[in-house]
Amino acid sequence: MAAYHLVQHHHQMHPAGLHRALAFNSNNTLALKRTVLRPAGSGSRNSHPRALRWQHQCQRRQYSRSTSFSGGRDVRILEVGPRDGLQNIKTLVPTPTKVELIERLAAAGLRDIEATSFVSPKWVPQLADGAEVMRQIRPLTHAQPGDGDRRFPVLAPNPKGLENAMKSDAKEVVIFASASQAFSKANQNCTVDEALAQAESVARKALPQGIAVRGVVSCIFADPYSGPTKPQEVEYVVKRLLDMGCYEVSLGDTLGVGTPYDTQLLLEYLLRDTPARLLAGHFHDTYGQAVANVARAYDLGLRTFDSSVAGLGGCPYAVGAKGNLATEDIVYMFDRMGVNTGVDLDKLVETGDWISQQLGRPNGSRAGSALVAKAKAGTKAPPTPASTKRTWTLVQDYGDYKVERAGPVVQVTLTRPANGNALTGPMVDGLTALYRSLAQDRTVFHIVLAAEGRFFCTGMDLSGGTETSDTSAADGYFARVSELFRAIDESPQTTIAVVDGPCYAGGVGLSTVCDVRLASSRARWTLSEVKLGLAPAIISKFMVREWGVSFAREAILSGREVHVAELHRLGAVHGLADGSDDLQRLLHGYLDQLRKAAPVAASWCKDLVKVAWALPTSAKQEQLISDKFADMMLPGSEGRHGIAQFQKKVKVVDWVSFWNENKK
Ligand SMILES: CC(C)(COP(=O)([O-])OP(=O)([O-])OC[C@H]1O[C@@H](n2cnc3c(N)ncnc32)[C@H](O)[C@@H]1OP(=O)([O-])[O-])[C@@H](O)C(=O)NCCC(=O)NCCSC(=O)C[C@@](C)(O)CC(=O)[O-]
Repeated sequence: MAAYHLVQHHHQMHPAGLHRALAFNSNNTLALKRTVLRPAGSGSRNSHPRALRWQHQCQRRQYSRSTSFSGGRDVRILEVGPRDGLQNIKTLVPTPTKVELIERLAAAGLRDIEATSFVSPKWVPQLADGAEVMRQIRPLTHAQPGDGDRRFPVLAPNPKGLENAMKSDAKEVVIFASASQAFSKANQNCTVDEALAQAESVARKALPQGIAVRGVVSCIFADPYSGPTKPQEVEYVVKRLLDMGCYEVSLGDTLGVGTPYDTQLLLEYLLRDTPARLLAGHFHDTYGQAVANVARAYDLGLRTFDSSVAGLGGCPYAVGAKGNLATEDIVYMFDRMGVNTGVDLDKLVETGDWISQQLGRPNGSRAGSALVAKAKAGTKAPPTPASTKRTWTLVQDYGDYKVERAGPVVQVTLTRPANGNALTGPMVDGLTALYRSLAQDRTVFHIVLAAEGRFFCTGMDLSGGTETSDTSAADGYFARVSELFRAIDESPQTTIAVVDGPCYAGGVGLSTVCDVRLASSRARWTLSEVKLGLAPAIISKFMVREWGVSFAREAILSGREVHVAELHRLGAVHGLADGSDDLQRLLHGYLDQLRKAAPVAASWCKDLVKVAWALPTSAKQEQLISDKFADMMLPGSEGRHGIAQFQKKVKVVDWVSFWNENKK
């Protein structure tokens, strides 16, 4: 919290904690006030050297909020496509295309996007419209609290550039210098020290205005004129940039010649004195080494990487250079590693495909091209076979959720997408009654829980008007929400959560209390309670049961976004689909599998697993085991029927008919 002021909006949250803070109000939503974090020191005008040093530290702490993952696994990606990528493209790209590119990247979840450059149009005619781009993306740069914390750094290599950047209300500027003398002379027409002096003059003016400064050092491995760069030369520039107040320095392999071995040697050298959280990796992909370099740098502690959507860019100094490392390639890698980048790969891939088409150039991302090809093949693929495709019949639409049925399967869908499918009081009560009544219905074997819209469920509805601090109301809330989770947990049917978007707090609980979770790559789980001063009290037992103690504890304490790949690896997500259509196919295939399962036997299995988890080696467990064993072969039981069918060589028992006949 060091560099933030906690700003409370509306009323103060009641200090009595969960019971009082969370209570249904008269609107039947959960009353809770919104809090936002605001960076401290922004807008300070103090330029005294000591104050400046303090500002540097402050800025580092401020920016380390999402960047320094010391000990953390998450990665921050700085998208450089709109600036570094486009500047190497000869044909002029229209301003609206640039603006749309930035908007699409932001919508894909990228929080740091290098928007443009304030350099002489003579140097880089492609980015001569920098001021206009900044004007048009203003709704993004002036996002409201709660929209998330986005940054749009711009290149401002000299005081004139800074002046123009400030006129465009830039909040962050990028300065740079080369580690190699020869490259500095060829590229900037000055020595390294002269380039650093220029950079420092920008930092000195920017920092007192509350403008963040990021440094980039180019040619970390080699330059095209004098060969390999010495680690000492890189370290010299890194330290100078940090000393002048850069909150981090990005290490640029301008030619894209470095291998993971070079990356390791350089980082081991730099990390002796410089913490990893102050460094970022900016690898070009000329020799196809960039992803491997990122992986090695990640293993050595770096958590910020620059990359460019669709691999936009190139390098005028490296003949045949493919350009920048493609953002899709590292997001794909980190997704598969279970490392959170905050980026929606599907949306990013769409953006990469779109901009490649706009520019009339091949998609420079390997992962992006593969996923686009796969998606195209997917649309041509035959539809799900008729035998497995269920037609849902609407049973009842309750407004905020609806109930449908297909044979022995009931599907409950949350239909409150405009509010993130947050659970109101009537929803809690209605769903509880629904699960309790379905528990009595022998003809329902499986219950699917799904959701419409962007989110699976954002937990209890927090949009209430007035806070209810009445203890009896709080107790009422506790009882009602607990009862919902109990009803789902005690459901004799096999319960399946189909998660096609982010879940928060109680929404995490809702997906976790189900027996089975099928999820798409859009699924995420955030136990946001701790960030609101709360605890996931009611849902904690399901989290721990399904995720395991250590994993659940860390996720609860950090309130971080848990990625679908992490839960899949843990075995807490049982089926993983690429997108929504794939997820539907997965669900129907899974329901086909469940058709073979006898429903009463399945409910006994659930009881046996539960007691094995909660009360292993207890007398209760022994009793349950012997009771179930005895019941299994009673006359008229599923067991008797199943074995008789086996003896008749029936391969798949028709349990729907069995129970329909048994009903009579
Ligand atoms: C989900 C993000 C990050 C999306 O953040 P975003 O992508 O910026 O979208 P947004 O914030 O604009 O959300 C879209 C709409 O959904 C609404 N919305 C969204 N969530 C809720 C909610 N819970 N209650 C009521 N409304 C909600 C939100 O207010 C907005 O409505 P609009 O402003 O357009 O009218 C953001 O909206 C957010 O942070 N929501 C709050 C999530 C949260 O922290 N929930 C905690 C609930 S407490 C709880 O569940 C307690 C429990 C049960 O776990 C305790 C226990 O176990 O004992």
